Amino acid sequence: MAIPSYLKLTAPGFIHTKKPQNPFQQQLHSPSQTSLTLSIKRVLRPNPMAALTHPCAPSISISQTFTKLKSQGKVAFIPYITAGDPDLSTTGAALKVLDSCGSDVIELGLPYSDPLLDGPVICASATRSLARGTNFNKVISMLKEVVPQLSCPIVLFSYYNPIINLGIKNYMFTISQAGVRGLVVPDVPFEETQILRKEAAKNNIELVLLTTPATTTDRMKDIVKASEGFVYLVSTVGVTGARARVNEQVPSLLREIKDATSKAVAVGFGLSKPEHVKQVAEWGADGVIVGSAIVKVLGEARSPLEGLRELETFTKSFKSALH
Ligand SMILES: O=P(O)(O)OC[C@@H](O)[C@@H](O)c1c[nH]c2ccccc12
Repeated sequence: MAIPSYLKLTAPGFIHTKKPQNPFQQQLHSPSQTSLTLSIKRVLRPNPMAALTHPCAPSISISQTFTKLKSQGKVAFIPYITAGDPDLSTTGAALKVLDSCGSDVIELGLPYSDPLLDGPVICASATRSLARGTNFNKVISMLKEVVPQLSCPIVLFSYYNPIINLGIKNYMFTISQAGVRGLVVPDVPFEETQILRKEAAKNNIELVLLTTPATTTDRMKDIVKASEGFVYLVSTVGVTGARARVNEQVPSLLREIKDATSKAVAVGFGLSKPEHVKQVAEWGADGVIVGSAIVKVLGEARSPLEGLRELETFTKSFKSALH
C-alpha cells in the first residue's frame, strides 16, 4: 500500500531501519492493517535529527504568527484536536498532518473528565482518550517528540482544575519544555488569570483569554487588555459543537472588540464548514477556529489512518476557503 503523502513527513534519510523506540507506536487493530502500522510508525519514529531536519521548529510565538499573517493579508486557520483520541500515536501524526496542510496555530486539548464547556462531540472524544489511558505526562512526552517537527505553534487547552492540581509553576514550566507556546484555560475565573499570566510569561507562554456574546463591554475590555497571543471570540452562547449557521452577531462583536484593541481576534464555536470560515474571515476576523467538526473526523473514523486521510482532505478544504 503506497504511503499517503502526509505520512512522508520525516526528512528522507532519517527513517531508521532499526525497530522504532517511540513508546506510542500503536499496533493498529487488524492484521490487514500491518502496512497502516508501518505508515503511522514512519511518521512517528523518533528522529533525533529533527531539530536539524526541521530548523523551522516553532520558535515563533502565537502573537508573532498573527503579526506575520497580518503583514501577508492572511487569516489564521486554527484547528482543535483532543490529545489521545483515538490514540496518542495518531495525535502525533495528526499534528504533522494539520501542520503540513497549512494550519497556522494548532489547539491541542488535554482530555478532562468534566468538560463543562464542551458539547457531545468533544465530550465523547475526551472520554475515548481517557479510556485509552491518556494523561498529562504521556501528552508531554508525545509533544517533546513531535513539536520539533512542526512549523506552527501549539496552544494547549486545559480546564483549570488539572493545572491547580499540578501546581501553576510546575505546569507552566513543563508545557514550556515541551515546546508549547500558548495556553487556553476556558473555565478560569478572570480574577485568577493574573497569576496564570505571570507564570506563563516566565516560561514564554502566551495566555489566551475568551470573550463571548454574553460578556459585558467593560468586562470584554478587561479581557482583551489582558489576553496574549490573540483574543478568542466565542461566537455563540452555549457549548462547543458544529452549528448550521454562524451567529449573525459576530460582525458587531468583532467591531466592538477591534475598537477596544489592536490585538488579533480569532473566532471559534460552531464553525464546521469551509463556507463558515470564509464568512467569518470576510467579517474581519484575524483567525478562525474549528474544533468539533475536526475532532469528529479524526476520532470517529473507521481506523486511525482513515481518520488521518479524512483529516488531510478536511483541513485542505478549510485552507482553500481562506485563500
Ligand atoms: O468545537 P467548536 O464548536 O468548533 O469550537 C471550537 C472549540 O472546539 C475549541 O476552541 C474548544 C475546545 N474546547 C473548548 C472549551 C471552551 C472554549 C473553546 C473550546
